Amino acid sequence: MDIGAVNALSYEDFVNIFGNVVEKCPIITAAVWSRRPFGNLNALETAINEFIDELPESGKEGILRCHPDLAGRDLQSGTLTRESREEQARAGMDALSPGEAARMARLNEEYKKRFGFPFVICARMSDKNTILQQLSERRLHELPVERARGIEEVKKICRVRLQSLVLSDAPNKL
Ligand SMILES: NC(=O)NC1=NC(=O)NC1=O
Repeated sequence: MDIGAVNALSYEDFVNIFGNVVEKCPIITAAVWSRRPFGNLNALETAINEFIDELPESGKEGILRCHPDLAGRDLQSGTLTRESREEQARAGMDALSPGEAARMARLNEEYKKRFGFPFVICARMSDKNTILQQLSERRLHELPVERARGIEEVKKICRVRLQSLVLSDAPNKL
């Protein structure tokens, strides 16, 4: 789909297609629809990032809380969204050794207990070892630093999801 087709979508189709570019936060997609037409993919991504940046800290923490744990309950029970399932599988989260899985679960719980939101990383730009190393390191950060870091990762996940939906090299036909 090129950016011209994106701009021509009805509100319903726009949210149906792009509603999960930020995990389980269709409100963001619903909000940025008003900013069409988008000159290119980057403009759509920028509109989403600006909406996120304008949120109060509580809103940013809410976005982080909408993310499933890596290798967590949702993965085990098969209740991940399609996007998360694919991302987590590609990062090897569904193929951890018992020891790795136990370490992941322990560190995820420790992280969530400290910050009140889950550890979020763009799995598509990472791998099993990096994820474990980042989780181990980032859990020691201060809250403001980690909240900002998590939102950076949310934006990366959004970019990857957008790129799989919109042809970024097709110029707008406006
Ligand atoms: N807690 C997470 O980081 N979750 C995820 N990162 C991804 O890239 N996909 C997810 O589901």
